[in-house]
Amino acid sequence: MSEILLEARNLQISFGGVVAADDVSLAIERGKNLAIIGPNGAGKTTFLNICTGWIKPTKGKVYFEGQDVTPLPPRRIVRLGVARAFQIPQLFTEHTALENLLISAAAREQLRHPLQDLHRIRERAEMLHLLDMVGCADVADRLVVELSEGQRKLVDIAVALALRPKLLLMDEPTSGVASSEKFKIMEILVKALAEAKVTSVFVEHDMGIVSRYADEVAVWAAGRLQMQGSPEEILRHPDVIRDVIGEAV
Ligand SMILES: Nc1ncnc2c1ncn2[C@@H]1O[C@H](COP(=O)(O)OP(=O)(O)OP(=O)(O)O)[C@@H](O)[C@H]1O
Repeated sequence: MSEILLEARNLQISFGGVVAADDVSLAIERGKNLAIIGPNGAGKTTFLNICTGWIKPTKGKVYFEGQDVTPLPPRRIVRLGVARAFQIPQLFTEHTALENLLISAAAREQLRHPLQDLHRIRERAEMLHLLDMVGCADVADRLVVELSEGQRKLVDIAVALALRPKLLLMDEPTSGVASSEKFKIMEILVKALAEAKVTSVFVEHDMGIVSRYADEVAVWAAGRLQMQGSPEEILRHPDVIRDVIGEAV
C-alpha cells in the first residue's frame, strides 16, 4: 500500500509581483523518485525551499510523516529526515571527500566543533561505505578541489545521505556534467537511493533522464502544479510537449 511521506497543502508565496507558489498541493509517496519539470522561473526551486523550511509560505502547510513542519527552522526539518542537494555541490573544497562526509556525520550527531575534531568522529566506516555506494571509494582521500564535476556531484549526494535522510530533495542532480556522464551518474544515484531506502524529488530539465529514472513526474508552470502522473503519461501530454519539452521524447 502506498504511504505519503511528504504532503504540501495549498502553498502560496509571492516575491513582489511574482507568484512563485500558487495554491500548490502535492503528495510524495515513500519509496518513489519524483521528477519536477517546468520552464525557468516556474517555481520548482521555491517548492523545494518551502519543503526544507528555507522559505516560509504565506499560506498553506507542509506535512512530513504526518507532522506539520511548516513553522520549523530548516535544521529541525533536516533532523526529521529531509535532506537537500544543490545544483552546485555545497562541499568544503579544501577538505577530502571523506572529511566532507565526516563533517556531515558530525552535524547529524550535533557535535560542536566538527572541523577541529574530524579525526575523532566515529562514523568513518559508515562514511566509507556511503562513498563506495556512490562509486567514489577510490577518491575518499582526495581533496574535493581535485575531483571532476561528476565526482563532486556524487560526493555531494553521499554527504546528503550521511545525514540518514528519509527524503532527498535535489536541484538538477546532473547539471554541469557532460551528457555522456549524466546517465552514469543517475544510474549510481538511483541505486544508492534504493539501497539507503531514501525517497527522492529531483528538479530536472533533461527529459531523457526524467523518462528513464522518474517513477512519477510533476509539471510546474507559473507557480502552479499543472499535472502529476507517470513519465509515460506526462511526457506524451500535448500541453507538456508544447509548453515544457518542445518536442516528444
Ligand atoms: N528569494 C526570492 N526573491 C525574489 N524572487 C524570487 C526569490 N526566489 C524565487 N524568486 C522568483 O520566483 C520565481 C520562481 O523562481 P524559482 O527559482 O522557484 O523557479 P524555477 O522553476 O526553479 O526556475 P529555474 O528552472 O530557472 O531554476 C522566479 O520568477 C524567481 O525570480
